[in-house]
Amino acid sequence: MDTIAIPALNRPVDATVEIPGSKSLTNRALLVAALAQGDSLLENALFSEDSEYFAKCVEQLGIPITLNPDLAQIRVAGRGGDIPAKQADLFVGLAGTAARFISALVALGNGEYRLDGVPRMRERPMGDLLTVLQTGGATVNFEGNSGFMPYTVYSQGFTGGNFRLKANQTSQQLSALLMIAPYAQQDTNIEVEGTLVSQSYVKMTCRLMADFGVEVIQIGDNQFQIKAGQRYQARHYTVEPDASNASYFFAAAAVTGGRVRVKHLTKQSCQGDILWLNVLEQMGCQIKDSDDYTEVTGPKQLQGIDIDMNDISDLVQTLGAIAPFASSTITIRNVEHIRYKETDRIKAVVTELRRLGVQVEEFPDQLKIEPGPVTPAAIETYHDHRMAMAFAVTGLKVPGIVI
Ligand SMILES: O=C(O)C1=C[C@@H](OP(=O)(O)O)[C@@H](O)[C@H](O)C1
Ligand SMILES: C=C(OP(=O)(O)O)C(=O)O
Repeated sequence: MDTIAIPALNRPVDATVEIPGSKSLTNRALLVAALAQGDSLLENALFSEDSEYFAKCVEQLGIPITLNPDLAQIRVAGRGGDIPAKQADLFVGLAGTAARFISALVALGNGEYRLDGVPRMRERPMGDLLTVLQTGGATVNFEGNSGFMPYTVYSQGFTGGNFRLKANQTSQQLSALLMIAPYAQQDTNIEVEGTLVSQSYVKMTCRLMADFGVEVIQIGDNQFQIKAGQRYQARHYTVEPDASNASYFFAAAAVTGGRVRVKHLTKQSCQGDILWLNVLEQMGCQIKDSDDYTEVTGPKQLQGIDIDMNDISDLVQTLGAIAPFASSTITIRNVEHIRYKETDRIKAVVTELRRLGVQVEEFPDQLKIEPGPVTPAAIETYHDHRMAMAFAVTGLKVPGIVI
């Protein structure tokens, strides 16, 4: 097993950093650029496992992609809605967005497409999306449990029409459907049944679709209409720095009473996770922003907070990792859906904080963390990048933490 010992900082952090592009925007832009007619250039694109699997899948579907990691650029030669490959065996690793978005993309094709991921991906929910795709003309053959990877999608175009979709475990299935809907044979109307989690990501989807020339009509919180026949326009698109990734750097300023400036990320970001700045402000940090950077300065003493993180749930681990240093209880509410991500993130945060000697209470959809002394330990990541990044911040404050 690889381990990384985190060197504690014995002084406040003082740094200006540049953060790679947003994963969520990179993968959305890859999908819509693949459907546009002609060449798109994505700048400040993210190069990571999730986006590389995504790009590889798109390429296997017959849509040429040129990766230039040195310049953080991806060129996509979109095929105007055509999926040239009639057969493909696609692997998405543990990338939820790739799993959901590529499953929807192949429904526009004409052929048979097998999709699979790592063992944990085989446990993550896919069924509600596949039910809609089946109603819209696809046949899906599950190799194991119904509603889970691996499966083969036999498609002959997507009919569009009226659908109901559950989105209480993930919003990504809704985002996936929204993005393919303009290429359906008829108009699409999607009604979300019950709760819609991670709403900020659906807003991001609609915003990115608009940036590429397609309109989504939203009625209330839960109904979405997309007219058939709209077409994405190929373009140059600059991906914003990843706000979720920036959270670790801002958290470093918060816990060490230091200062971190993130270049090119502003409060105007279309990423919901930019609201991390509000969380830190409520905990006593000072925020300075301009039209080209955001800067966080940590206080002498962080304060506790009671917060609903449904919409910004990728930040639960960041908040969990700095919670022991607050002056009073940290309560994180309404995040049952993080049990379906790279790992069960409620359980993982609770287990690792307890390993550090921190008192935590676990509930089905929330956690309550009591600040107190931290005993160094080796942190288990459960193959979840956010466990590693978040607890590395704890390690800046407490000598002896190993990831
Ligand atoms: O659409 C997206 O890009 C994402 C949506 C969220 O997932 P859920 O909708 O599953 O909560 C988020 O956690 C994930 O990192 C990225
Ligand atoms: C949940 C995440 O990713 P995904 O769902 O795309 O695997 C994440 O990056 O925190």
